[in-house]
Amino acid sequence: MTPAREGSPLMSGTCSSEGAVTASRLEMTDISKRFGGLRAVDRVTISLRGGEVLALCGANGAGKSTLVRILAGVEHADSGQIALDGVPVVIDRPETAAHHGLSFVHQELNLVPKFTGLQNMAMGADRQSRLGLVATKRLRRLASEVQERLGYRIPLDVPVDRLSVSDRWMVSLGRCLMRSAKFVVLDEPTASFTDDEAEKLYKVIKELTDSGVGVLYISHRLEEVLEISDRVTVLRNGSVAGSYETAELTVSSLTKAIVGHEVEALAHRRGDASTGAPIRLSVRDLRRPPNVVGASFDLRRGEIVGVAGLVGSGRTELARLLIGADQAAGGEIILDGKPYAPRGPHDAIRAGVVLVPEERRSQALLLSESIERNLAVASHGSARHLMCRFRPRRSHRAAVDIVDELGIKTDGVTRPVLSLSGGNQQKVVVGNYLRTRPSVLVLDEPTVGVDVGSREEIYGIITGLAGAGASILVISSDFDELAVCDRVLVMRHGAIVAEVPSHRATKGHLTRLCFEAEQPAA
Ligand SMILES: Nc1ncnc2c1ncn2[C@@H]1O[C@H](COP(=O)(O)OP(=O)(O)OP(=O)(O)O)[C@@H](O)[C@H]1O
Repeated sequence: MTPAREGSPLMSGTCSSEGAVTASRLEMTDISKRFGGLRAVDRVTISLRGGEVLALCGANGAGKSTLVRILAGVEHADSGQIALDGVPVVIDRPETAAHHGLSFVHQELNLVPKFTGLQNMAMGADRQSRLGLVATKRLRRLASEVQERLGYRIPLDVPVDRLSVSDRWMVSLGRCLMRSAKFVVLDEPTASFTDDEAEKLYKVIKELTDSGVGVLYISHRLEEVLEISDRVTVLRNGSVAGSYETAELTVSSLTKAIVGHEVEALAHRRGDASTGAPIRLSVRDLRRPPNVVGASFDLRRGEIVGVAGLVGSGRTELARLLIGADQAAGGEIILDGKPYAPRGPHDAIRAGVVLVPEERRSQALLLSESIERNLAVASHGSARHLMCRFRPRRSHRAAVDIVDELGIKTDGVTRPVLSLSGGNQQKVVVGNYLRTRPSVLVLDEPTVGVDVGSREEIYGIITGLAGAGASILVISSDFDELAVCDRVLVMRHGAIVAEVPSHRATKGHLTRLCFEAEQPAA
């Protein structure tokens, strides 16, 4: 760790002379919050000490983010108390939380898209630092200190709308470290991270706890919860279902605590389900340099094919070419024996090819519109959409069905999507596209932010669609979930470099192949 300079916020306030933040205690006692008739948080008590990681786990809609927003002063609790070192404090707005040394990286990063990394980070600095040119040098120096402390090179001079998901996340974390923090709250940081990026974050968390900072960590990735936390509190339906020392937990016992019952581990598909079935989609030497430089593969009827690759391998760009969101510079796609060159996503949907995009909040949700209306978006341009427009009752019933099927937690389909928890918003999008019954379905990171129980439901639906004849491409950074596939293509530097049958598609093997290709694609 680079020692912070005398007089910088990294050294000020709560820091001792060694640069360590003095240990402290945060308690939230008997916190409750209702939204209309919905009890989002119900008499929840948690405590966090300086220097430890407390993980907060629970199904989508369990109340985790609401609890965190109360701590951040973004929401106000109906009852309960927050105390620091045993002294009650009133946190009625974000500035008060910051004043008490509480820092947050929420699910919605709230960055200003056209501002650079540095400009966004400056918004976290002390008020006096935000002003004028004189402060700019100091801000840059502070930002460099934060970067060194994080051991992560944040692109300071690039507008954040041009950064990757993980870089944007690091800008947000950097922003919250621009002033000293006693407690840092991270709400699903690694949801869209690769293993490699997540490892970097774990090092940052270790650095924070070593310096005495207490970390409240929300995640649906149970293995990482077991790896990095000291204790775990599980919420279920707004209440505390249990608090545990991490050492006493396993993935299956934690899953059971979250869901309330046992969940079987995902079994690898036999891989021969669609052998001999006709080829539905044939992709030949598809190119759009520099991200896609030669992708060739076939997708059969009823087949589920995975795409594994590191960030920057061209996975998402390949998906965009398949639906015409970007135009290929070369190569060809044959769909059901005919050339297929969609001019855009609507063309693709009309041809029965659908992409569930990775960035669902920005690309696939109308946040202020109702759940019901959002559940008709994917079918834009299709006969079903027109039917829904003229038959609102039918569309209402379809929406209620999807909400039931995927266990989307809401008190009505006429509620705005914005009122749903992050994971339930994901389910709306995924469920919506799944229900369009496409002939080719491309899913980019289908279960990011989705809880362990609902994930199984989504896998079940994917498998069911394949059983009914759909051809499915699953792009995922979670290599364990590629067990749901018949075979897995490995993408590296814009090309498909290997193909692995289901029974060999283990996490270790795929990770090795992502770094170094072993066998050429068939
Ligand atoms: N502003 C709001 N208006 C109405 N309901 C809300 C609002 N914010 C949250 N809720 C509801 O409160 C419940 C808890 O939501 P919360 O976001 O805290 O869940 P979560 O545990 O963080 O879920 P996820 O893992 O999906 O992020 C959900 O049912 C959600 O729909």
